[in-house]
Amino acid sequence: MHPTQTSGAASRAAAAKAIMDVLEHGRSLSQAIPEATEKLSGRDRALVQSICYAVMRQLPLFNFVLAELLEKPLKGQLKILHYLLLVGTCQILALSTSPHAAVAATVDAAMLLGRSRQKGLVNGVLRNLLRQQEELLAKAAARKELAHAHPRWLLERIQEAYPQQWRDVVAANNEQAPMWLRVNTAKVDAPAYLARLRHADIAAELSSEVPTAIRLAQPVDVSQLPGFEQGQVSVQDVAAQRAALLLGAQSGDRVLDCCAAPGGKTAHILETNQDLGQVIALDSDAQRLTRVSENLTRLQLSAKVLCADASEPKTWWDGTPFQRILLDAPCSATGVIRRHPDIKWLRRASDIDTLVAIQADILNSMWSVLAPGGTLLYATCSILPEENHKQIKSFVENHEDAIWCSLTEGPQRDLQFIPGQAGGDGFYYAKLEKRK
Ligand SMILES: C[S@@+](CC[C@H](N)C(=O)[O-])C[C@H]1O[C@@H](n2cnc3c(N)ncnc32)[C@H](O)[C@@H]1O
Repeated sequence: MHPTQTSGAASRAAAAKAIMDVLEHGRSLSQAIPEATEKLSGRDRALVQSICYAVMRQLPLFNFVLAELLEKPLKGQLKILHYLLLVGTCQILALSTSPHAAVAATVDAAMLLGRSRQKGLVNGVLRNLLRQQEELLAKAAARKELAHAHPRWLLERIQEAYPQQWRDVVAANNEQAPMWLRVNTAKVDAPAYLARLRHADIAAELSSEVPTAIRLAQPVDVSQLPGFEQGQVSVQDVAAQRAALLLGAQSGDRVLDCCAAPGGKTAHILETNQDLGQVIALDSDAQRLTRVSENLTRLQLSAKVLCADASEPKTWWDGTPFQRILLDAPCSATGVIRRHPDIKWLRRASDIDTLVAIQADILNSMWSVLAPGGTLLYATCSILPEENHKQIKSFVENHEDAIWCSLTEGPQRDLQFIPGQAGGDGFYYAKLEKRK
């Protein structure tokens, strides 16, 4: 095999393995891709990434096409070939890979996956796809559920929650999210940083709603961002950048970010006010917490980083109440599907009730460590009312000392953003104050 062909084949084989890892073993793409691409170059890794994400975005369509082309499903030892054919199909239908390269590299990948004897099968299926592409796509177009590309349970929940907007939500979920930056306004203001980006030939624009946010026209590697290593800027979606602003921590406040990892919002809280009292970044996941420390170091910020279970304050709380608490709760992440399309296939309908119970548990515990007169900001990157509005409504109904503060000018007190709104992720915010 020619060397470039070998690297092309290796990236297709790695993509097939990563996709299988997600769909068979329930692992996320962000876990599966680094493992599958360990031995690949940066360029090949980027190719694997784009193939895997595109497969997750349009999985039902690609599965439909393959079912039409295969005489019988590939099972058992041959299952990996199904994932490899998804890789080939995705390159032909969704990516701008040349048909010749897509077929040749995918066929060679079969050999790398120990399936040399099925090279003919892979070649035949992909060549038939090239020949019958228009016909197959026309057949698929008649089946609306393929275009939605969501599991039925999730589609139904989105339709129920957003009877007017569900099409927009689904369409936004199937798009690629833009890259947003958060300017560290303790070091540089956003218009000045925008000028630096333009000087570096990076096209970008300021958010019209969030003063720290800049949207890039195209994603770039962070190493290309001026001042990144010096902590002038971080990567963070615009909707997530509202958290620190809505929390509104004041000088001297003792602040707890109780689900902090990887630390984007802790860092933003520290950037907005350099005069806070103690700031604690707590998370139950020790591995994710290392990212908090790394981020704070790069940004030259400091907080007490604590590995503990937020729902068990007796194991870590020193008894001094907090004036501000950010609870960025573990959730279904249904607001960030455009960034993590594997979520659609990893989540189960039954996960939602479990998450709602976990959120309620943490919320109750956080209330017990909040100072009278203090503020708790509840946030999720979910778009499901059970985790958001209904969760807070039930909490307020059961806590007489909770005041549900308004974050809007309208009748609704909480903020629910849908994916794509103002260019941001789907996000939820509710602000609660504890009566004195
Ligand atoms: C949505 S993420 C937080 C993202 C983070 N706030 C940021 O902006 O970078 C939710 C976090 O909650 C943590 N978590 C889940 N259950 C927890 C618990 N019982 N106590 C503390 N942290 C928990 C998870 O490990 C995860 O890091």
